[in-house]
Amino acid sequence: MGGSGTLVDGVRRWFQRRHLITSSNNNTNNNPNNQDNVVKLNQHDRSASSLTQKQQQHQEGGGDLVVHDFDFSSLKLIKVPKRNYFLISSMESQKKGALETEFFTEYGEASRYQIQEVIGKGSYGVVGSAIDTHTGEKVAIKKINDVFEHVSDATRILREIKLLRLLRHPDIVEIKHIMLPPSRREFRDIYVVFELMESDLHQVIKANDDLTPEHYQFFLYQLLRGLKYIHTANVFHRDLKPKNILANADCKLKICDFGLARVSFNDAPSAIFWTDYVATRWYRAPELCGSFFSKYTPAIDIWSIGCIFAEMLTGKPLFPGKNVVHQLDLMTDTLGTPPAESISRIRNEKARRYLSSMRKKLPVPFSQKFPNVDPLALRLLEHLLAFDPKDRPTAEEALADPYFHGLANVDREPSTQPISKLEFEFERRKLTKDDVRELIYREILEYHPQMLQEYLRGGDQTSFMYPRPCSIYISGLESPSVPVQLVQLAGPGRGVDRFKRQFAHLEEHYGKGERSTPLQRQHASLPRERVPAPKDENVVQNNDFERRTAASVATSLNSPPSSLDGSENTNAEGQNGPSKPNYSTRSLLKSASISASKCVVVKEKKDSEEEPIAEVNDEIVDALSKKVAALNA
Ligand SMILES: Nc1ncnc2c1ncn2[C@@H]1O[C@H](COP(=O)(O)OP(=O)(O)OP(=O)(O)O)[C@@H](O)[C@H]1O
Repeated sequence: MGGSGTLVDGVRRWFQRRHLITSSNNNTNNNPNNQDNVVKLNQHDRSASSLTQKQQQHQEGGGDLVVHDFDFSSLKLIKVPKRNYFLISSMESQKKGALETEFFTEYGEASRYQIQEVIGKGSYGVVGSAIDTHTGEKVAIKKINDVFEHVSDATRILREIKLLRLLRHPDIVEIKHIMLPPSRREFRDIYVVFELMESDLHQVIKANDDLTPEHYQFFLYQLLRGLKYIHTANVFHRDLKPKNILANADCKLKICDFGLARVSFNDAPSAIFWTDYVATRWYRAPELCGSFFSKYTPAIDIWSIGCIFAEMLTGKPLFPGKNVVHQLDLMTDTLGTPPAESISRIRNEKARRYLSSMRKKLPVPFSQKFPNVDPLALRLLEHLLAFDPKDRPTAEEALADPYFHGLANVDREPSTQPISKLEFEFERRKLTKDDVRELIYREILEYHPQMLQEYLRGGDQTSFMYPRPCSIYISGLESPSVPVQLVQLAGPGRGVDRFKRQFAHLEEHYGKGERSTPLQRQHASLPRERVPAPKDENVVQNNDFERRTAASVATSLNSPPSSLDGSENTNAEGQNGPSKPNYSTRSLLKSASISASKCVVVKEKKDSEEEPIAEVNDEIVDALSKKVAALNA
């Protein structure tokens, strides 16, 4: 680990050598996140509380790994469009007057944050920006509503907060804090405080049509560096896509949304590991489009990175498939049909037959598909997008590619140790609501060291409150200031309600005049064999989804051979589809079913890429296959 001067200067020299400074006017970096490029990584003890302790130790001469991250201030700033949520301009807020409300609440720390505006909305709740009045830092607070409504959702949240505590790296979004809930046994909402990022890569790609080769390179570098760290922890992200990469104007990227991530333990049955896979289709590796293997490798994430990189280069998604069959068509249109040797390695017989029966297609030269792009970038892209997962490089290998010559430096590309099985022991058992609540509570205590000590000593902490009045500024509320005494006298319950109301208010006004669709969660449920779907869980929606899936498959199967999805007769490249789609399409769709028919719910549809996998249950496929047989008779 060299001194910061050496590395930073080295990078700066490298940037200068490559004539990276495109505009001196644009070099001012106002992003507070970029002020401290020193990243401390504690590779041994991942507890949030002890991380701080270790960092202090480091300052006192302790021996932690210190990574001097890039000074990328010389890279041209990118446009990060303001997200069109419920924005409160400072003028507006001045006009209305900020509302100061006293807090006496179990979410006592809420007083620490001045909420500013809604910056995002996911299936689990609203994300607001806020100022941490203790540090002056800007943060993002994600409010997750009704965490325990479905055990599967709660488990996803548990997984995400646990992984984000364990994976500490400059290219992975950081959880700074999780507010202590009012009651260990009864809490329903949680508030997770993240470092604030300005936008995401999806927005960045849409808003910037003047990205330079240096941007492409630096973006890909950060993604691979983050992925190297994730993979060495034995974690597969499984849902990498531009929307899950947060971005700042200064070109800093951070991987987020670990809700679908899994830790891979060698002894875990991979079938269970994959039963709930509902990741976004456009970035899904070919082997996941047809259940090619029974065991998958981190190469699935490498594929997604390849797709994201290609999207940066062209501004458009590379493989915007409408269903898994169309997805495979688009891949083979560009990459050519895989060689016999790769097909022969596929374990799933139906997938093998489908690919062998495909009309042979030649690969489109990348230099033609991506004109005017650095040939080294294209060479690496081709590797990332190798059809056969064994031909894709690991993240570490990709970082060593000549494309990153002069930029890559292993000292800045840390690995980590595999995550302990104990941390994810919960994945192996059937959890009740109370189990997950307790586990999430335990996880939250990682951010409350004193409470954690108490908890570990066995003290019964069923209910907490902060017996000190505290204040919070709420922009945009129209009611006059609430008298201080009133809230204090009203007691903790009222305080909680107040903080909830702030978010409710933001939610209510979110997207005024834009989107009024209510939130719908995308259930990434645990495998059915371990956690049965709750009796009443979204039965109607699931049935509806299955009906629609069946209808869409039926259309596909009844369509002329050139149309697999029933909506287009030609594919993206204007070529004809495979010549023998009927039995093989059915088989492939059947084999692509990853038995999530009970847990997949259609989410609010923004882009077609958001649709979950078109899982088809066996009865539907069998019924359809009879129909096809009758048609062909
Ligand atoms: N730390 C952050 N800084 C800035 N914006 C953020 C941050 N975290 C999340 N967001 C934004 O908030 C939105 C929702 O966040 P997120 O994807 O984490 O929610 P989710 O409920 O898990 O969503 P999904 O339904 O996609 O799984 C996203 O648009 C994201 O860009």
